[in-house]
Amino acid sequence: MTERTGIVVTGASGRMGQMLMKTVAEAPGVALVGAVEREGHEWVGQDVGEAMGGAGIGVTVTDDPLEAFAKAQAIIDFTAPAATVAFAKLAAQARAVHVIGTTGMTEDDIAALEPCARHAPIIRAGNMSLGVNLLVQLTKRVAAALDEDFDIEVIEAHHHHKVDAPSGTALMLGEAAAEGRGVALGDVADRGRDGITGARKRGDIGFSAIRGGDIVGEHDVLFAAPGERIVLRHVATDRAIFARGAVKAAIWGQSQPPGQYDMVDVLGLR
Ligand SMILES: NC(=O)C1=CN([C@@H]2O[C@H](COP(=O)(O)OP(=O)(O)OC[C@H]3O[C@@H](n4cnc5c(N)ncnc54)[C@H](O)[C@@H]3O)[C@@H](O)[C@H]2O)C=CC1
Ligand SMILES: O=C(O)C1=N[C@H](C(=O)O)C[C@H](O)C1
Repeated sequence: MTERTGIVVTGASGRMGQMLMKTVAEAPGVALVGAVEREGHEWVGQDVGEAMGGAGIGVTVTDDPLEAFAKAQAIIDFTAPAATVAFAKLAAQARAVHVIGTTGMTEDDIAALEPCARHAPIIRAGNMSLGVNLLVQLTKRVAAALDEDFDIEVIEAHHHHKVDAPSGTALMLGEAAAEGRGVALGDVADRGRDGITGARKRGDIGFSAIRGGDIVGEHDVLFAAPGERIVLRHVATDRAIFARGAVKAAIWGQSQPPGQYDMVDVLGLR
């Protein structure tokens, strides 16, 4: 019998934490071996199956990540930037694959992952779905084929609980468009227009964010020129697409040497 990949889910009570644990329970080749929540959270000390309103599954929610990580081959982490940076150090110590879905990380947060990735694989993506990672590749190709007569705008929509903007996915799409054009996103990104902004600058890549209701995640990349427009669109209707991608990444990461990877690597789309 082949060993199953032991997985710890951090942020267990969150929207993605709960979806990840359901996905792990249903997926072949993996087993949930730990569930982590922040100190003081009401779930800590409870069986995670019962905390989710079902039967006990023999996994107690803990606020001690290192103790949990020591039992795991992979950590799946959709939490918050500061937590993710702390978890990266502990996952490296435990030599466990760290799958990071957390968005809103600063450049300093991302730089802090580098020393950790020398000890174990880190797979990080602002969106773990197959569809978005394919859209990233398409965006790069379309941007490379068109000149600056086509204004590029990335438009995203999410539920009203989301705390970061632009979304991680929007930034991935913006990076892909910039790469296709052969420019650095930092030099051309136009985020958060308000007031007398002046006319749009040729070559800029614009970002707009909508927040409302229970929208799971919608992303458009608009290429607008005089007389015509192209729109590349992804609509997520179920968080399971992100969780399935993350579980795939956890399994894939186990056979990789230490280093930093993304979902394009996992899905072989490069
Ligand atoms: N990459 C992807 O495919 C996707 C990424 N996300 C990202 O995942 C993150 C989480 O999203 P949601 O689940 O909607 O948020 P949420 O707010 O429902 O869940 C976050 C959870 O993390 C927990 N947490 C925060 N700090 C912690 C700590 N120090 N230790 C342990 N647990 C801690 C919170 O208590 C909460 O339960 C966001 O950054 C979001 O943008 C969401 C969906 C898909
Ligand atoms: O917070 C979310 O919900 C989502 N976050 C990710 C992002 O920032 O792009 C992925 C997905 O769109 C859902």
